[in-house]
Amino acid sequence: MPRPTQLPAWRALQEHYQELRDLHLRDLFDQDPQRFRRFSLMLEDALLFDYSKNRISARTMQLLVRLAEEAGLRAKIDAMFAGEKINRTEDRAVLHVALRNRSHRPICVDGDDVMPGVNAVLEKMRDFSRQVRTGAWRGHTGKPMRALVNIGIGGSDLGPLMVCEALRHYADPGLSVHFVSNVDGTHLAETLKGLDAETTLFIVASKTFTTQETLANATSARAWLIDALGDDQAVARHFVALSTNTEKVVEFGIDAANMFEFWDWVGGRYSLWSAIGTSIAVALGFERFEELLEGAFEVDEHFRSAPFAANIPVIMGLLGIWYTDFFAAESHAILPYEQYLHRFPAYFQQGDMESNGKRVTLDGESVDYPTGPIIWGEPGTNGQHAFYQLIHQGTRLIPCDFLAGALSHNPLGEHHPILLSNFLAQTEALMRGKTEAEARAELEAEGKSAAAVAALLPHKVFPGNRPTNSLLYRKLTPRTLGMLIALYEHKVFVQGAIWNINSFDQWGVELGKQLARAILPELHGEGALGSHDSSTRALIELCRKWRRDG
Ligand SMILES: O=P(O)(O)OC[C@H]1O[C@](O)(CO)[C@@H](O)[C@@H]1O
Repeated sequence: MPRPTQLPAWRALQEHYQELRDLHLRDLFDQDPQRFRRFSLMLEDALLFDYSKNRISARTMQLLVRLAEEAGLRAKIDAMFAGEKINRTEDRAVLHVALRNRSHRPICVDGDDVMPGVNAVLEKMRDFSRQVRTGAWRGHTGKPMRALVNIGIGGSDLGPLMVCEALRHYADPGLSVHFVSNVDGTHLAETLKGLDAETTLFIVASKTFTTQETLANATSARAWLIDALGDDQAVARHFVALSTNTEKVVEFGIDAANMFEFWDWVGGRYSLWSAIGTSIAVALGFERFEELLEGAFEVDEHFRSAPFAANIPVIMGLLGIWYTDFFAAESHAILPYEQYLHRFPAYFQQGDMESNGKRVTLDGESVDYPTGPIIWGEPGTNGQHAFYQLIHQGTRLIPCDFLAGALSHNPLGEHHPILLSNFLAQTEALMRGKTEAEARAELEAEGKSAAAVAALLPHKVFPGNRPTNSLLYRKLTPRTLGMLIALYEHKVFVQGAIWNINSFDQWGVELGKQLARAILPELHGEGALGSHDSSTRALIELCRKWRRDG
């Protein structure tokens, strides 16, 4: 596979960038009354993707699509959906799409159809979530469950947490839902305060069941339960596990019958559709979980069948490449104008940065082009009062995605129209900016002296030309959320495919884990330290001293 930078479309884009970089979006809109129609797509009458406020022309899109074709994107998409082992460094298929394959068409890995297994686990989740929600599932002392604590980290936490927050409107008020991820004991201790062991269910979510943070939290939670109920047999009715590793689950003391299985072809950050979604099914009801899967399935069908020029995740991915590799943008902001989506940016920090934070190609060669951007964001309008200043007038180009629902689950007074007007105003302001002439006219209308106008003018100009996508959906339902998540997942896939990197491994997280394992006994011990740099050594020594001092 040639490097993307060697592809003819890449070279053509470099030349095209020279022509396009000085054009202003304001002018592009003025010159083309059809610009919105040309650069927007509707998905199932549920979600509009408006990418017209990007620094693109029809030619840009032609070249970007050509880049996708030359990079073999079509074959790569087909390979993923066919269950080929595209995660080469781990020799695994990448089949989160099988988990939401509502058509149930066979998908094979090593010649075996995975769908019967997927559907069997879904049925088990349906049954379990119904039992917990109806009170048929009883705790050790015979009481129904009133609190659910999901213990996991990374993909075994962020996905279910983000979805439970996003769909909180649908949650059962009789069941409180908590997520513990951080190994900092504070997270568990504060969560358990006020919970009643007799009515608390722990869901231990870990693909590997070897993750240090999760096992530490699960072990302490088990001790808390046994201490409170005075019987270690209580674990059977208060702990379930979501994992690929039966042996470790059983070793921990959870009955295999209380384990919900998934498979090595489900990546951690793509796992909320699997048994890892059990907390979602319990919190919201299995029907909601199924609707989530259905929304994602609709996007999967769109992704694998729509031509690239009309394919939303393909266009999202290509636009990101346009800014990362040609405009040298370093980050990408996700800005939901929807309080329920407050963990969506954090979720895709893992989804995108763990996937595409890579510096070698699939063939192990160093890349000589930028890959995955820094993903960040906060809900609007909070972000407006925090970091938008830099987006509007700072020195960096930050492409942004704005997400908003036309309808709210909580239509209080004027709140939602105010929220929407801010979303619409921000994307317009970022696109148009404010020219020197406009700023001057405003200052003069305020009666400022000529000297004051001259002094203030540079501060009052907004360059504009700041690119945004708008994802406007009708209302945040489970189906819409499933669509949104799948769009971003496939966007990440598109970018990884074109950059020719492996979006599905995460070796970069290992070194820190290894070193932490070596340092742990040193923190406890009194003896000599192993070989460390002078900074690490001094920090360990100070920790030891202050911990001794108490
Ligand atoms: O589900 P597990 O195996 O506990 O892993 C948790 C997380 O740890 C990671 O491997 C990173 O350390 C993530 O990819 C994963 O989501």
